[in-house]
Amino acid sequence: MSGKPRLTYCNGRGRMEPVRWLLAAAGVEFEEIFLETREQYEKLIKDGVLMFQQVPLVEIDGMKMVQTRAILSYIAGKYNLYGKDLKERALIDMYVEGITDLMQMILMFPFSPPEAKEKNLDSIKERATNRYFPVFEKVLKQHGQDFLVGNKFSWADVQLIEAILAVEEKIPAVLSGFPQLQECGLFKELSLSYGCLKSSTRRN
Ligand SMILES: N[C@@H](CCC(=O)N[C@@H](CS)C(=O)NCC(=O)O)C(=O)O
Repeated sequence: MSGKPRLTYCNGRGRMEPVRWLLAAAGVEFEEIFLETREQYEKLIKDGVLMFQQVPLVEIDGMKMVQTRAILSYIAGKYNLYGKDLKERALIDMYVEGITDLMQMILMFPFSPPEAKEKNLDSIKERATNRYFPVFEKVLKQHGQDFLVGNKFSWADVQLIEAILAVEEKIPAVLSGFPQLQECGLFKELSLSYGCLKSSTRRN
């Protein structure tokens, strides 16, 4: 093994996408194994690699990690993207969980039956513009800093950018009422990392 983290998932965004984003934001190169057949997945289960018989699987620092949240917390902690103390960490956790709730709607969207697509898209727009984006717009406006927590780039920023781009992809004008989100420094910070992510963000 190369020493790079190895990510095992299907060739789609899904639950692995925030892991790809976070590693890229931390400047960490990684390898990917895409599961293409049922047999590949069943072999992992048979070999006892998947603790709960589920992917994502991330092999990192000698561990075979499952559970997206645990994987992300580990990476955030390891690469200093998880706040300077427990209070900053609590804030990052709250922001991340809120954004994850919004992303859950986006994750499920491709599985909507055709007759429910329009309604589900409206729900994503409604939740993004009335519940989630206003929180981050207000935070950035109130403290006047580039980043959400502690004036330092963190996991919460990475998660927010992923969500903004995912929602914009479906609803291009969604940020029109959110000037802080449009102009914040988060995008500058990620501009380098974003290059490595272009291929993965093109996935569905
Ligand atoms: N709580 C787990 C859920 C993982 C999960 O549902 N993975 C799906 C693929 S996205 C899976 O492996 N499903 C197969 C199964 O549950 O049997 C996490 O966040 O990682």
